Amino acid sequence: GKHWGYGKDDGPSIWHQNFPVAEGDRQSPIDIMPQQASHDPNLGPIVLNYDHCTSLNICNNGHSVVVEFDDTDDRSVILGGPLDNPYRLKQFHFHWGGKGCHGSEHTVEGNSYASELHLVHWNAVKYRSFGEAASAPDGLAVLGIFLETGDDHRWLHTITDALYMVKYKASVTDFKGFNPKCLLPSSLHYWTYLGSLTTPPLHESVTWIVLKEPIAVSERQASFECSCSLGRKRIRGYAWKITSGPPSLSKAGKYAPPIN
Ligand SMILES: CCN[C@H]1CN(CCOC)S(=O)(=O)c2sc(S(N)(=O)=O)cc21
Ligand SMILES: [Zn+2]
Repeated sequence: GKHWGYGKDDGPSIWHQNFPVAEGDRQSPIDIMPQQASHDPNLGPIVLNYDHCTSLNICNNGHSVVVEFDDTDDRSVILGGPLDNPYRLKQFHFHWGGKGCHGSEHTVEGNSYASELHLVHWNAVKYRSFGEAASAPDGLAVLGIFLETGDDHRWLHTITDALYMVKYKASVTDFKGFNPKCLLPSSLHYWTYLGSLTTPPLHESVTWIVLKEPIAVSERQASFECSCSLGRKRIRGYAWKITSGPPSLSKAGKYAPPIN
């Protein structure tokens, strides 16, 4: 595909030249304003069935480090919340910052986090392939989890260790038996909105589900990841420009507890 990056000459401010959808009306990331999110009582909890998930490998596509999963059946899916059917886990990846290490893409009231983890799922009920789903308006569901610096994250080490193997572009290495459930915070309260991929091709195909509670990683883990971070975040002028108000988020932070 067409070249793009995060530099002065190939960064987010010129992506629209090769990817005109960058000027679309459901572009991500956005600045999340919790007070402006409306609670939607019809939104139930999200459910993550990752118990029989099958991670395959970890690879570095020159923009981020990606852990890929076997998505040939419904072994690992996300369902519930705003989703009409289960979506299959395809890959997860991180967005680390540069030196400043504030690399999250979404922000909350203008504040960014050290990093942001994206678990990418696709609608295999409606679409025959991931590629087809990736450009359909209800094709993808991405679960976003903020990372903040704090205690050492015991499971992140396994990713950090594997990262050594794929530090340079276009390298892939086996990465089996990793269950991303170990990367989840204790609460699954979330915000959700209809948005896009945050990197080219910027398809407006993502139902975003962003968890309110961040997970903690140590300074050392964050600095290691930042030192070999491959991509910086997409700062979009209009993510901040409040025209007709930011895309409405229907916060489901307080969905009704199950009736027992
Ligand atoms: C570096 C390229 N990143 C993208 C590659 N893919 C897009 C199209 O592929 C057929 S993708 O669907 O795997 C995703 S999800 C995603 S984000 N940051 O919004 O979660 C970016 C991309
Ligand atoms: Zn991402």
